[in-house]
Amino acid sequence: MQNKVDDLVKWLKDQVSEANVNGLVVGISGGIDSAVVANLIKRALPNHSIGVMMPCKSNPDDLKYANQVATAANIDHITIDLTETHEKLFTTVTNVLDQHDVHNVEKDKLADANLRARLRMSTLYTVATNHNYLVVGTDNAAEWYTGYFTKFGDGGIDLAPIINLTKGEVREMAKFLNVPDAVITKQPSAGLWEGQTDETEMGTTYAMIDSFLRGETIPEQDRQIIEAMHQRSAHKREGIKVPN
Ligand SMILES: Nc1ncnc2c1ncn2[C@@H]1O[C@H](COP(=O)(O)OP(=O)(O)OC[C@H]2O[C@@H]([n+]3cccc(C(=O)O)c3)[C@H](O)[C@@H]2O)[C@@H](O)[C@H]1O
Ligand SMILES: Nc1ncnc2c1ncn2[C@@H]1O[C@H](COP(=O)(O)OP(=O)(O)OP(=O)(O)O)[C@@H](O)[C@H]1O
Ligand SMILES: [Mg+2]
Repeated sequence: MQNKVDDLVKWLKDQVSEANVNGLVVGISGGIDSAVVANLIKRALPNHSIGVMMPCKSNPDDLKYANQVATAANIDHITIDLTETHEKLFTTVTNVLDQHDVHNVEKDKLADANLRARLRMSTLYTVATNHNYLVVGTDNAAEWYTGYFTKFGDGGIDLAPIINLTKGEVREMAKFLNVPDAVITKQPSAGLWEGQTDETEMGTTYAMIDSFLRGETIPEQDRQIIEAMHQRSAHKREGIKVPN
């Protein structure tokens, strides 16, 4: 594990040198993926790394866990509350859609959720521009394969250091990096609506996705869910489509 961590830390340092920037920024949610990335960027650039907590109508426990993560990693951190900004923008858009009688309320929950992720992305780039830093993402191999992220939201990043790690490998790395136990053991959640958990929304488990990614045989129903998510999200991995 020490070697894996050292390799990723070196990779991050190399990216900073090649891009000719001053440092790295990550959003710290209180979840395990961002906890690992916060530790990696702190090791790579001890004096030029920053974590940003961005509550947005979030469960207060998230911020509590995020602070535990930042303290354990000894990384500089700031909190920027996006609740009012989100409320203002979302109601402005939906009010105008209402006025034009083109508002599909069935899509509100997903649109509201994805706006939270995109406001976080905009916030991280505002900090990154201010410091001449790169924005570091937290997508792991399971999320990347299934497309379980918001396009240009948490998927809107410059570097993706843990993209080749399964969720199980992220958990092992978190233990090695002394991420607080409570963060390692709690249910993964995008925190985009009350009570959301990744596994309930996806209809399969990270253990299943990890197993599938290792080439193992998994139950047919899980395989179909994973393949369907992969196909539906191909556009997120391929980049912007352009004419020939
Ligand atoms: N074929 C195509 N070619 C090019 N673009 C295409 C497209 N199909 C849709 N699109 C575009 O993509 C959009 C849909 O993609 P997107 O906006 O990402 O939205 P979508 O994939 O529908 O939703 C994001 C999912 O990721 C989950 N999530 C989000 C953020 C964080 C986490 C987490 O684990 O923390 C999880 C969230 O709960 C939700 O299930 C469409 O609105 C459209 O603009
Ligand atoms: N409240 C938040 N404050 C700061 N960043 C956030 C917040 N919510 C989400 N993010 C950012 O979006 C990323 C994607 O969220 P995701 O839930 O996949 O990861 P996680 O919360 O770190 O881990 P877990 O899968 O255990 O929930 C986070 O890693 C983090 O960088
Ligand atoms: Mg989370």
